[in-house]
Amino acid sequence: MMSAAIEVVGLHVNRQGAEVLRDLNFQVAPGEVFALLGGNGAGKSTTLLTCIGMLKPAKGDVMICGRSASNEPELVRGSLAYLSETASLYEHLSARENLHYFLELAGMTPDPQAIEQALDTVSLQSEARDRRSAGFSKGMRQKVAIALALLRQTPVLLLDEPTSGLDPIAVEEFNQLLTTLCQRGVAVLMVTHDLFGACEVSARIGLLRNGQLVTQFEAGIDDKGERVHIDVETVKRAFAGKEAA
Ligand SMILES: Nc1ncnc2c1ncn2[C@@H]1O[C@H](COP(=O)(O)OP(=O)(O)OP(=O)(O)O)[C@@H](O)[C@H]1O
Repeated sequence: MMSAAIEVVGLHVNRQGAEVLRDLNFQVAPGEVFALLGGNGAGKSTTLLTCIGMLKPAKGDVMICGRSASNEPELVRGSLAYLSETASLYEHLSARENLHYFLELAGMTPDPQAIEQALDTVSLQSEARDRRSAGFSKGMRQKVAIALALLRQTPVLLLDEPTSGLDPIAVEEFNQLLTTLCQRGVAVLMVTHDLFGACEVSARIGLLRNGQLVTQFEAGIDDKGERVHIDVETVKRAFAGKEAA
């Protein structure tokens, strides 16, 4: 693997006195989608919150582009984009204005042409670009948030349940967008309950159970160099704890 953009190393995290993550280890390379699957309470969101420096490890660390999330959270946040389940936008601002504003907040000079290009890449419909974002659907909010990540050129993208509540067309568009991001070398760590979607888009899938990574799956490459998706049934069996069946 190329040198990792995200490295989770011997990570232990406690929440309210309970050990939630135990000795978690995995890496995500530039241009790769790594999906973290697991049941409710397995520790998926805790992993993401630790990656952005919101939770401090009891032991171990997360390195983002070589920097420690626990010791240098501000610097780390500068090199990643984090999309929580619902991307928050300033409701009274339009899509264009939100991008303009967030880029200024990030210390960048907004370039209107680059903003249009990013909105084209994420396929946000033209009529929505100047409309207040208050009425935006989840899919539209996500598009704006991903356009911002494109404009900030962050090497790492963290996604919490990105496809929950999206209609099938929006899911398809989102998956396409992930492919575009990967082609640009972005490392994507995605937490999801969507086992089928994860198999379709991920280079690797990690299965989390009680805060431990119990198994990993890797997409193959066929003799034409095309990706062979991770097998849904295999992941489903492992998810259900029937690996040996
Ligand atoms: N704010 C919190 N304070 C204390 N403990 C928490 C908090 N949020 C989650 N936990 C605990 O941490 C553990 C892992 O929760 P986490 O939200 O990371 O799981 P998850 O895999 O994302 O679950 P889900 O699929 O339900 O979103 C659970 O035992 C949960 O009770």
